[in-house]
Amino acid sequence: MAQVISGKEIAKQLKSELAEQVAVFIQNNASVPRLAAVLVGEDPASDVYVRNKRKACEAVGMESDLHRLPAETTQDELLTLVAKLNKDDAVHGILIQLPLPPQIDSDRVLRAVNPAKDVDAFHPENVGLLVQGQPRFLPCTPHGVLQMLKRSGIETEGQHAVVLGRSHIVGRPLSIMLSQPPYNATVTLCHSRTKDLAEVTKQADILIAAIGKPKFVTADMVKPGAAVIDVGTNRTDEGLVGDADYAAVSEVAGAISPVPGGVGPMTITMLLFNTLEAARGLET
Ligand SMILES: NC(=O)C1=CN([C@@H]2O[C@H](COP(=O)(O)OP(=O)(O)OC[C@H]3O[C@@H](n4cnc5c(N)ncnc54)[C@H](OP(=O)(O)O)[C@@H]3O)[C@@H](O)[C@H]2O)C=CC1
Ligand SMILES: Nc1nc(=O)c2c([nH]1)NC[C@@H]1CN(c3ccc(C(=O)N[C@@H](CCC(=O)O)C(=O)O)cc3)C=[N+]21
Ligand SMILES: [Mg+2]
Repeated sequence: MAQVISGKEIAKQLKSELAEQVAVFIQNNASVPRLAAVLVGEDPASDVYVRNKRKACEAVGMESDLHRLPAETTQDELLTLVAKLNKDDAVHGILIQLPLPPQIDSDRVLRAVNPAKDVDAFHPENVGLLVQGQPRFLPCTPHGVLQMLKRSGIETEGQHAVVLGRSHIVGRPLSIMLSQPPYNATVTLCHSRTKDLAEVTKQADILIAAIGKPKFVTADMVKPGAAVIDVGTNRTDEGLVGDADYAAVSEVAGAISPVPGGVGPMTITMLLFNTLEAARGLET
């Protein structure tokens, strides 16, 4: 049976390290790191994420505000709020929960966030810095995945990492980071147009699933002994399910992360790290 990579446990360790760093920051700066999250419209999945973020902020000694706007919010109204948060010296990190409703141009809004407060690392300036190997903030979900590999003793250097999904939130930045030092993996990025997908995934020493299709990765797609990290969080009749068929894949894989209790808690922890980083950059 596969080693279980518990994001929840790793996140717990990281949060206790973070709490110490937050306490030191507060001592030295007489200011508490503060995250402002913006949620437009109703979405049960986002509610869970936002609730978990608030709890995690409290647990490490940081402040958080939730700005909840109605689904019919206009682009101008949202841009006005972003401008206000950009100017507010008490706010160190800004997170615009995605997806945004269709009347809003997401790219336009993400470009409006002060890059120094862009704790998701979605602003083009921060994406550019990451691609050039000089990141200001590491994107939360990819950073969480890489920490899970590192803290589970899974070697990435020279290994073949196959990433399923090319979204700007997960797959694309993760594929870039895996290819760079210190990770130094050989990376293949797959998406909906990839031919003979199972033939590609079977070559993976490290397989990352981030497509949003419940139980899509089956045992026959996995090389025996491979490490499988499941980013998917799909709400189904059976509850929250990953992109991998956990029961079957764990019979083949050498290591696998569960859902829930895998990447999700790591994403939130990395967001808190970025908020502390942002506060350090803005307060000194
Ligand atoms: N745990 C966490 O912290 C997080 C979890 N998630 C979860 O991860 C999953 C992915 O999210 P996100 O990256 O935003 O997804 P998107 O929907 O933005 O992108 C999905 C990607 O998967 C590809 N894809 C879809 N179907 C297939 C297929 N049959 N074969 C190969 N590739 C396919 C798409 O290809 P194409 O580009 O060609 O359309 C696309 O690149 C979701 O379940 C989401 O809830 C997301 C963020 C954080
Ligand atoms: N600007 C922005 N940044 C994001 O990082 C972002 C976003 N928008 N939009 C939505 C996705 C999704 N996402 C998750 C984070 C944590 C869990 C999480 O904590 N999951 C728990 C439990 C979830 C549950 O019980 O439902 C777990 O997997 O164990 C899930 C999903 C971040 N995202
Ligand atoms: Mg994130």
